[in-house]
Amino acid sequence: MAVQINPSILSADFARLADEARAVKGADWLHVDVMDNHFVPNLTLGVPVVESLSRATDTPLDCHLMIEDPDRWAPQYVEAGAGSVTFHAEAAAAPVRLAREIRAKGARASMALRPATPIEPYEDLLPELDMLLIMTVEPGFGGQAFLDIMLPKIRRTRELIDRHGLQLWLQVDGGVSERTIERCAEAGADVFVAGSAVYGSQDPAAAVRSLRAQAERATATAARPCAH
Ligand SMILES: O=C(CO)[C@H](O)[C@H](O)COP(=O)(O)O
Repeated sequence: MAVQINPSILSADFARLADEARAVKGADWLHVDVMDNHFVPNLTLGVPVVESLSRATDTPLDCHLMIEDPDRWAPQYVEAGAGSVTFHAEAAAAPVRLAREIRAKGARASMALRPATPIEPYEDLLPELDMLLIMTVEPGFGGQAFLDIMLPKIRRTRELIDRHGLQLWLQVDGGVSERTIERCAEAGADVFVAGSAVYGSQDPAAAVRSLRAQAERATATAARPCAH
């Protein structure tokens, strides 16, 4: 699978969201962090903002729901225009039913794991998903340091995906930057969320291009038996 770079609007200027969304020309998806101050200790935005953003940009929206009760809310984000909806494994009451509902409504279904949540209990669910998100920081805030201890989990997840012959994308989110993206790509990630590394840059579109080039180089040189 080709490398994808998804800028996270958590690090954007929320008073200029439409402009900030358009500033990342060349990005594959716009990563939209939805936080409810319950699942994580921070509060960002909800369905009406996603609806407006989907009209303001041609870049598809990758909505990451860091919220309680995603079983109730996730379908509304599809209706608001999200092309991909990620719910947390720790928050979903019925992840299989929810993934099927997201897909039935026409979006890609994705599940996220907090750093302390192992992948192994979810192995049998992987065919129900279009993407698996491995958090590489504790969710809630941008600008945190990348957790190197997540690299073995990324590798194990890539092995599971390849062993089962699945097409699902493997996303990493948190502390992804020019200093860390190569290690993530070598470990087997193919979708990279970057907030401060993109929006903290003078030229966000150039930052996207540079991150993509680094990830592509690392993916090409990684010695994985199963190319994806
Ligand atoms: O989900 C998130 C935090 O919970 C953000 O997407 C993530 O942290 C991006 O910001 P940065 O690249 O600055 O770490």
